[in-house]
Amino acid sequence: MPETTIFSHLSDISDLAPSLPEFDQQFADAARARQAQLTKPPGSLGKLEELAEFLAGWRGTAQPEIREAQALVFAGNHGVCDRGVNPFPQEVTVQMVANFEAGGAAINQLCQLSGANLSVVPLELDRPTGDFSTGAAMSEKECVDAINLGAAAVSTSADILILGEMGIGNSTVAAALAHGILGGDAKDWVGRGTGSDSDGQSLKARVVAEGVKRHASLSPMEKLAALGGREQAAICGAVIAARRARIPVVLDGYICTAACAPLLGADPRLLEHCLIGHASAEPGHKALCAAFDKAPILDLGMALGEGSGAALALMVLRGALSCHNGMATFAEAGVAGG
Ligand SMILES: O=C(O)c1ccc[n+]([C@@H]2O[C@H](COP(=O)([O-])O)[C@@H](O)[C@H]2O)c1
Ligand SMILES: Cc1cc2nc[nH]c2cc1C
Repeated sequence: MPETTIFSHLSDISDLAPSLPEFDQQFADAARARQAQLTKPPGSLGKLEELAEFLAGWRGTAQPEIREAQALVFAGNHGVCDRGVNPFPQEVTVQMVANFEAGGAAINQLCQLSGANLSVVPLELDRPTGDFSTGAAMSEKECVDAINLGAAAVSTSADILILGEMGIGNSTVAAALAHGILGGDAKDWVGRGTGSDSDGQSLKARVVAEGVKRHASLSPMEKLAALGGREQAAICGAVIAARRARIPVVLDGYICTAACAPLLGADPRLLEHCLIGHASAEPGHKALCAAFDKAPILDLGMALGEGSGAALALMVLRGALSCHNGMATFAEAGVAGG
């Protein structure tokens, strides 16, 4: 078995949660106790305090640091583009990968600013998945191969993992995964993507409804193969590999969160180490975040993908830890009232 092969079957993942590292409440409590001693009114750093405690519990230390931040952007192409669901042509995926590699995309600027090491992982862009509305997007083997590639891309020495994606047509794939796992109406999970008008969105909703109906009897991980794409599968693999190394994950927007819906459906414990970087302008993201029981860190009206909102959220995490580790306590600073 090659070293990078971690999973052989989709069912390997559904059964994984009990064997994975868990949040260590002892270190989170120690971080909370430190927060209470820092020179500020109790709770005045709001969510920054919660984030410091979250990172402490997952990293297994009362004073976690982000020395190495890894950003992974997975790119894939989708057979469902044959249905005309995407305003931009499919070749934009490979062209944007070239742009990432040349440093010209938004994610390059935001990773540079936030101090993340960016790697772009194109996944067989010249061989799109099948059209999920007429058959399975991927076989189990194709899906497991992409999961394993995603897992192998994670640097186990990282302190935090930023995840993003690029794939023309994948807002339709995201809607299909969300609808397929969480139910509701197809149209509630469909949005503009890269700029679909109302007719385009109606078409997307019809295509999503057809696909979800076709694959309705499958398990959540089987739905990842049937409705998803390679970048969605790779995101799932990276999430699991990060968990094994106790690395907290920052998911990006709608597409990236929806990619993890099969993990949620399989076992919500698989996502306990994940944060959601920002609230996407895609309308379905709100319900998705509610189903994940996670509040996005930022809400800036963005809908770009690429990991851009997650890279921005990294700066908030850095802010949380700068205060947590660098501030003086009341006793150290001789400030009264602590
Ligand atoms: O993640 C999001 O919140 C998001 C929302 C809308 C669009 N996108 C990006 O736009 C592309 C998918 O849009 P579309 O219209 O081609 O399905 C894909 O490359 C995503 O990275 C991403
Ligand atoms: C130009 C462009 C850049 C993107 N980045 C992520 N998705 C994208 C889609 C398009 C069309």
